[in-house]
Amino acid sequence: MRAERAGGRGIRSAHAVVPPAPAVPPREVFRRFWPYTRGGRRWLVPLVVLGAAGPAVEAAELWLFKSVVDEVLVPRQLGPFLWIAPAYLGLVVCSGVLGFADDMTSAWVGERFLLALRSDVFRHVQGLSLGFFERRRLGDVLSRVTGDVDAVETFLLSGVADVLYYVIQLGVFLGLLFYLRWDLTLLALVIVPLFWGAARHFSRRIKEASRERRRRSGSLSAIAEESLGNVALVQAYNRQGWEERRFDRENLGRFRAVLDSARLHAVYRPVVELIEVSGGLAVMGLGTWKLTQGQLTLGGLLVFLALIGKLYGPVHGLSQLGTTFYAASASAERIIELLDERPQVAPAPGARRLGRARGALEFDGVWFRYPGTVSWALSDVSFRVAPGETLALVGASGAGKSTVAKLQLRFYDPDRGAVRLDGTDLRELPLFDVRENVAVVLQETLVFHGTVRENIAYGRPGASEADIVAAARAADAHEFIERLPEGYDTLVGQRGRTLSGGQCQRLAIARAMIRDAPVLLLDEPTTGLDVRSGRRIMEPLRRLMAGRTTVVISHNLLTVRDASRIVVLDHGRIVEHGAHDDLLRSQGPYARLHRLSAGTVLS
Ligand SMILES: Nc1ncnc2c1ncn2[C@@H]1O[C@H](COP(=O)(O)OP(=O)(O)OP(=O)(O)O)[C@@H](O)[C@H]1O
Repeated sequence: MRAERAGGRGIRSAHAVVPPAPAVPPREVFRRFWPYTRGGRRWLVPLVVLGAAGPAVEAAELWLFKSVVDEVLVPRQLGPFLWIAPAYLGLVVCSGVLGFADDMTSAWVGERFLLALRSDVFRHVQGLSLGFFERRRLGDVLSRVTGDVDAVETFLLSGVADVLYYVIQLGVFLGLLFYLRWDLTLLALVIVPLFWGAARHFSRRIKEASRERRRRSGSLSAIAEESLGNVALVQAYNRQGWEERRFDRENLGRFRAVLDSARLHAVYRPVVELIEVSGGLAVMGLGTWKLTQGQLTLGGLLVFLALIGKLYGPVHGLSQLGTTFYAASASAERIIELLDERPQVAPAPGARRLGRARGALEFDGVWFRYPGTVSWALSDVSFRVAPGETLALVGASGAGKSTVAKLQLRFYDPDRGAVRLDGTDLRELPLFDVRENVAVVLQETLVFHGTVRENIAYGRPGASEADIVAAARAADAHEFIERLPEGYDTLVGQRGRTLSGGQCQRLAIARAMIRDAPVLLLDEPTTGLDVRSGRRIMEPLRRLMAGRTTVVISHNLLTVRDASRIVVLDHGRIVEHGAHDDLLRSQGPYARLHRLSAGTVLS
C-alpha cells in the first residue's frame, strides 16, 4: 500500500498507467520556458514598478496611522485629523488604482505567455510521428496540454513576479522598521532563519506529492479517454465494472497524493504561524518595555507592530513560494518531457520542394521494424508503380500491407532501403509535399465530428460547394446525403457513429476525390462492408483511381482484379509478383488466396 503513495516511486512506476516524467532542475525549466515570455517581456518592468508602488503606499498609510495615534488620539486634538483624513482617502484611491493596473498587467502578461506556450505545445504534439501516438496514452497527453501548461506560468511569471513583489515589500518595510527602531528590528529578524528551515524541510516533500498528483491526473484522463472512447466495446462486453475499478485505482491514487500534499500544507501553515507569533510576542515584550522607559511613543510601537506583521507577510510568502515552485515544476517536467519528444520522421534540411508529382512510386530494398519490436514488419520489399498504374498488395492478415501504406505516407522511415516518389527518397522531400501528393482511403473510416460538407472539404481546404457536390456524386454519396435530415449540413457523430460503414466509406472516397492527388492509397476500402455494399463502392472507387497511381491493399481480392500488377506479401516478404492471370496460372500463394476468397467475393 505504501508503494502506491508518494514516496515509493520505484515500485509505483513499474505498473503505472502513466510513468513519472524525468526530473528537471529549476534552472533548466527557466531556460526552456523563458523564450515564451517574449511578447510580454516589456511589461515586466512596469509590473515591477507597480509592485514597488504598492508597498510604498501601504507604508505611507501606516505612517498616517502613527500620526493619528501620536497627534490626534494621545493628545486628544482634532486639528491634525483634518489633513490626515483626506490624505488617507487619497492613499486608498491611489492604492486602488495601482492594484487595478497591477492585476490587469499581470493577468495580461501571464495569459499571453500561456497563449504562446499552449499553442506551441499543441503544434509540437501534432507534429510528432504516428509512432508517438501508438506508444503514448492520449488522455495523458491531453491532460498535459490542457492542465500542466497552466502550472508553468506559475513557475515562471506569477512566481517570479511574487518574488519581486515580496522582495520589494521586504525592502520598504525593513527600511521603515530600521528607521523606527533598529534594535527591535534585529530582534524581529532572529526568526527569519527558522522560516527558511521550515520551508526547506517541507518543500521537497510537497514537490514529491505534487509530482504524484499530476501523474495520477494524467492517468485518470488516459483511462477516462480510453473507456469512454470505446464505450460500445465496454458496454457490449459488460466491462463497466472493470473500467470503474481501473478508474477508481487511479482516482484513489490521486486522492492520496492530494491528501499528502494537503497534510503537508496543513502542518506547514501552523508551524510558520507559531514562528511568526513567537517573534511578534518577543518584539511586543521588548517594545512595551521601551514604551515604559519613554524610548518609544505609543503610535511608534503600534506602527512597529503593524509593520512587523507586514514584514512576516512577504517572508512567509517567500518561503511558501518554494513549495509553489516545486509543485509547479512537477507540471513543467511533464511539459518538458513532451517537448523533448522528437518526431521520428524529421524533414531533411534544405529539402527541395516537389510540387505536383507525376506519381512514380518505388520501394527499393525496404526493411522496416516498428520501434521497440524485434521482428521485421517488412523484409527486403522492392516494387515499382508507374504513374497512373494500379498495384495491388495482397496477403494474409499481419503480412505487412498496412505497413507499406504507412511508409508510403512517411509515417515511419525504413530502417534500410528507400521509399521514393518520382525517383526522390521521401526523406529528402518536405513532409508536407509527400502527403499533399497522396490521397488515402483507410481501413478504419476516418470521419470526424462535423457536417457532411466539412468532412468532404477536409480533403481540400477552400473547396467550393460545386466541388463538394461533384466529389460526392462521383463517390456515389450524393443521393444518401440528400436523404439525410439536413443534407450536406447534417452532423455526423464522432468517428461517423451516425452513418453506416458503407456511407462513411463513400464520404472518405469523396474526400479523397476532392483532394485530387496524383497518388492514391486504398487500404482495405471494402473492409466491414457486405458483398453488395462492397460492390456498390467499386464504381466510385474506379472513378477515383482513374488516371492516378494507385496502391490497393486488400486481402479479400475484391478490388485486386483492376490492378495491372499484384504483389503478394507474407510475413513482411514479397513472395509473388505479377499480373492476375499469370499468378493464377503459376498456382502459387496468390492462386491459393484466390481460391479461398473465390466463393465469397469474386464469383
Ligand atoms: N504500431 C505497431 N507497432 C508494432 N508492431 C506493429 C504495429 N503495427 C503493426 N505491427 C505489426 O507489424 C506486422 C504487419 O502489420 P500490418 O498492419 O502491416 O499487417 P496487414 O497486412 O496490414 O494486416 P491486416 O490485413 O490485418 O490489416 C504485424 O505483425 C503487426 O503485428
